[in-house]
Amino acid sequence: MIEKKDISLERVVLVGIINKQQDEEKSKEYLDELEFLTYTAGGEVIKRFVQKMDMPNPKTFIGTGKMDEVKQFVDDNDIGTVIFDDELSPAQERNISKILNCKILDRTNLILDIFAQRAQTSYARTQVELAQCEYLLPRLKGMWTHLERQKGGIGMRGPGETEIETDRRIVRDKIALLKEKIKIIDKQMAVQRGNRGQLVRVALVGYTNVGKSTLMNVISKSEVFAENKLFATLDTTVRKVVIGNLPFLISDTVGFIRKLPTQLIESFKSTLDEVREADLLLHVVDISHSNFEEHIESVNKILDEIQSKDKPTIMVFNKIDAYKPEYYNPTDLDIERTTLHYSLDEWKRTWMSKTQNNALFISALNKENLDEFRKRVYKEVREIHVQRFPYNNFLYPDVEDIEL
Ligand SMILES: Nc1nc2c(ncn2[C@@H]2O[C@H](COP(=O)(O)OP(=O)(O)OP(=O)(O)O)[C@@H](O)[C@H]2O)c(=O)[nH]1
Ligand SMILES: [Mg+2]
Repeated sequence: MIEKKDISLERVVLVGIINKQQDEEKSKEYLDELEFLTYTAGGEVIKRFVQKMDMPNPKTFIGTGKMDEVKQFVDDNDIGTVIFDDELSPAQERNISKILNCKILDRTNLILDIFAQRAQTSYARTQVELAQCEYLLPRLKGMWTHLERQKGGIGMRGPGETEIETDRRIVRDKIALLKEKIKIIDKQMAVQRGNRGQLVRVALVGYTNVGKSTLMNVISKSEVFAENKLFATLDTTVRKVVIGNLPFLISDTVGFIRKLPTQLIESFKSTLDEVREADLLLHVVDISHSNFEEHIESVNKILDEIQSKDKPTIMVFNKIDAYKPEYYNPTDLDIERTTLHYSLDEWKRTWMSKTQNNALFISALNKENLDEFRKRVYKEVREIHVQRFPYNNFLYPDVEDIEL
């Protein structure tokens, strides 16, 4: 009999915690993001469970009572997958699987799965596979307990069942092989990058879904895939752009996220080389997202990890068309005015002073302020170019004199 594949959305429950580092508000925001990740992976969130606790339970992440509640809900509502908003230790994952008897995923696993679904080129696939193997290795024990459930769906695009069924040695060999493969591609990529000559290189970086590819498309007239899901882009696209006679290269690459699995940062090393070797970074931010300042911090942290924190950077605040401050009533004494109530102008002033005027405010979608954006990029690129080729600076006029 041919097994019929269920194509409807997988029914999912999310589990998160509230503690000193993440209050109720933060925890909600994190679970919103986890829900968006789940949706991107093809799941539908039926319910969220949250527990207040200072430290996650080392055995089961949440406490026993809460776990009973989750179990009851899972059994009563035909839930296929429970996703935890943090990385579970191998032991936690095993214990929880035993109790809940359904598929258990953590944030890392979910992100890896989305990457696996979305990897288009063999290069991206190889990198994702390496990250999956690294994640899998310490968790091989216990994989047997629910093998019969591993029939595809979220979190199951692993390196293949044959590998899961065999022992660690084979996974280790596979890791070595994938690393070898990546090394060969790395060399080819380095040669390619070398062939691009001395053109100034600009890289778009930023949190996932902020509009990097959309911006890339409007300024380079290319057609990079962009959509309202997370991690639409996994590979790097490089385009030559000319502003006022001055040619330079611009690259669009994978977006970042809070707690990006370290396995991914490591295995995406060569994709991220594009950022590492850039002369100028355009750090794109979605100003319409209530958590955008934390997104900036997450991105800066990853930039630091890939030794790119100190590069010349322009902050590009995108989606100004969608920015809406929360309503503030000055006569309501119970509500304190916070940054959530800031007008766009207040944000502009704040970030202009924070970055010594290294900030731009645009809408890539509505093409607002793009001339200002082009001029600003021209100016920065010209400066780098002139430093590199002092003898032909006369070729490129001052920004006031260029035609856009
Ligand atoms: N309202 C509004 N939406 C925008 C703007 N720019 C991009 N978007 C939307 O934001 C979503 C994400 O855009 P992408 O360009 O795919 O974002 P990205 O940063 O490349 O995302 P990843 O590749 O997934 O990391 C899409 O639905 C875009 O249409 C903007 O200026 N305003
Ligand atoms: Mg993109």
